[in-house]
Amino acid sequence: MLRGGGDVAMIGRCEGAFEGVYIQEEHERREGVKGSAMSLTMDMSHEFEVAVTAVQAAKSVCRQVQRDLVDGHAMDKQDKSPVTVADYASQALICGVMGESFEGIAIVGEEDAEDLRKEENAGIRGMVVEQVNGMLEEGVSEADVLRWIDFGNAEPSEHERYWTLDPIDGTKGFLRKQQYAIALGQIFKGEVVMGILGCPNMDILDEDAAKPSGLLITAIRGQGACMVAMDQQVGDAVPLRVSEVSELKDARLCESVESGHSDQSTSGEIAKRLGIVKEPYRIDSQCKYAAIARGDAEVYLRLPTRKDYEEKIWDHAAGMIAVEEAGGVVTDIYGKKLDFGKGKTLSANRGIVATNGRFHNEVVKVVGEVLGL
Ligand SMILES: Nc1ncnc2c1ncn2[C@@H]1O[C@H](COP(=O)(O)OS(=O)(=O)O)[C@@H](OP(=O)(O)O)[C@H]1O
Ligand SMILES: [Mg+2]
Ligand SMILES: [Mg+2]
Ligand SMILES: [Mg+2]
Repeated sequence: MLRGGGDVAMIGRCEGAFEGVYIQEEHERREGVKGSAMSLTMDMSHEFEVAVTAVQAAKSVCRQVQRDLVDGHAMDKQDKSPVTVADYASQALICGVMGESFEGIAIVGEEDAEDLRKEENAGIRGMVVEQVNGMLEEGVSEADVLRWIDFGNAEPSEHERYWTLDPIDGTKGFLRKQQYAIALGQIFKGEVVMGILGCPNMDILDEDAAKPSGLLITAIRGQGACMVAMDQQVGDAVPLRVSEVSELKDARLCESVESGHSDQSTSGEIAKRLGIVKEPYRIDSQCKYAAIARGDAEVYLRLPTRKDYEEKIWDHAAGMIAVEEAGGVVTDIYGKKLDFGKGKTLSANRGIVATNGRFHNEVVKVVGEVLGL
């Protein structure tokens, strides 16, 4: 259904990186379920491949919208956070491709089409429909596009297995023409089992290239993570590993660009106590997880700025599994594992601490001391 049959995509795999049977075997082992492992294996591999293709298609739309960005491309949601033509088009494409390809699939996405249906948003709505159609072999109607966006509004409690989607993570970074991510993670019985993280403005091979190659990370629980340049073809993916820095004096701290999303003055205090001397690496979105997973930084802190804020599952699923499968550790500020079994938010957790795994407990301890936990 995608223009060019979806061959804009490569499949982000490295040697032995994906044997779909794993997830089924785990399921059978834990549950004692007898089923057709073979047919499920085929299904999961295919779903994973289609998901990668869908993320690649979304990336093309996001790049185009970001390049030609003007004021009329963005609006504020009811919670006052921004959303753009590209957030909606990305969710429509990924949900449309996945939903039309697999019966019974469920997606829990960030966006919904309620605001977009309003008369005053006819301009943005028209642009979303145009962007989506630009990626498809056969044209679809406005009603189809709105239905696809809302297909991403599944309720986690109603599904044992579902995908969670952030069609653009770091919308504020996207609007600044900086970093953002397209994040798709699969949750099975409350555990993140697969992740696809597209970072269209990160570089992988040639740092001096005029245009960033984009970075595509894929991770499968128990089978590692790998990365490839988003514009590259199949077969060039390489395994992803966290950095081997083992002393905090050599470590680099990674955090949000937006001070409203993570307390930067407290993280400065924590870094000082930990003996981290390098300047913090401030980068938008789940690109922070990508930075830890590929060894650009060793510590990612997301420190609550509000008492009542609950982190959203789509802001962390794909990034977390990328870091874990690359050899790192991800917890909340108490050192507790992230609990993806609580619905749309990580209500059992607060904040995030991700590291390359060499000094995680020490970091959590100092975070606790400074925050008075
Ligand atoms: N108060 C507060 N605390 C923590 N997180 C918040 C908060 N408010 C918003 N958000 C979420 O932050 C997501 C953007 O991620 P980052 O903060 O890492 O990126 S950025 O530096 O702001 O660009 C952003 O995701 P997107 O909406 O997809 O951009 C929000 O879900
Ligand atoms: Mg987000
Ligand atoms: Mg988003
Ligand atoms: Mg948002």
